[in-house]
Amino acid sequence: MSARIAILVSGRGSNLQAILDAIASGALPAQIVGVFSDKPGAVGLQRVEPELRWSADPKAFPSREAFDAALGDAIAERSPDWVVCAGYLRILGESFVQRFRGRLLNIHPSLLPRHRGLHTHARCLAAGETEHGASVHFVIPELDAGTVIAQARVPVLPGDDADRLAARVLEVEHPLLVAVLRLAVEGRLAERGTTVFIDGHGLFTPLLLDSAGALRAPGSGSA
Ligand SMILES: Nc1nc2c(c(=O)[nH]1)N[C@@H](CN(C=O)c1ccc(C(=O)N[C@@H](CCC(=O)O)C(=O)O)cc1)CN2
Ligand SMILES: NCC(=O)N[C@@H]1O[C@H](COP(=O)([O-])[O-])[C@@H](O)[C@H]1O
Repeated sequence: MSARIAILVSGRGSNLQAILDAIASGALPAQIVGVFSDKPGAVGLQRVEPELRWSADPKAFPSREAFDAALGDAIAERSPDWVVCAGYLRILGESFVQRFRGRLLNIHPSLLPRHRGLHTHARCLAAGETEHGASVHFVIPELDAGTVIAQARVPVLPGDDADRLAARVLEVEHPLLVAVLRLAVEGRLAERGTTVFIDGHGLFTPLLLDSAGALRAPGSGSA
């Protein structure tokens, strides 16, 4: 029985497409059980069949908590093994996070803990940094503060603007997210408290994506 993954998107869904492509190629033994969005017009929703789409406008709800509860109910109905924020641009409330804690992941376009929040590429450039990248982490109520599982690094190049840097980061986001999800669906990834475990061993430094798309513990062999 392949692992069941629910995906949250707010926009174009290029990370979702990378997951769909990995599933189609056999590289990721999983199935997408639903794509959920806070934007009914999100292009990402169009990447799956209508029966797998769920969306609602948060403005139609009396509170953030009410929206999160409806979103959480819709996700829970699909009995996912993993819930992945892939370009999802809303802060999830504590009740939602606790409901899916330990199987709720996010891909973030920075080398956390640098640049939590939004507009990470512009902030990286403004800070004069020479390196940027992406992180996949477990989601906790505090924004982008969950334990980081893996990262992918890219250089900041002369003449970069935010769009050019974002495109370079996005190129590594896709294999990074797929590689982490492969660990997840193979039952090798877990979070207990604030510690990440790979194959039962505590992970105290994020894994790094290498040029071949493999995850390696810094300074050692592949994960
Ligand atoms: N409780 C958590 N919720 C979410 C997390 C998290 O780590 N903890 N990760 C995010 C994804 N994310 C960055 O990776 C992120 C999403 C949204 C925002 C944000 O400021 N959103 C604003 C609205 C912004 C807008 O609509 O343009 C908001 O929700 O008020 C920052 C970072 C997923 N959720
Ligand atoms: N804070 C969350 C965030 O900024 N997520 C970012 O949204 C972009 C679009 O993703 P997509 O092409 O998969 O929709 C991606 O770069 C993703 O890291």
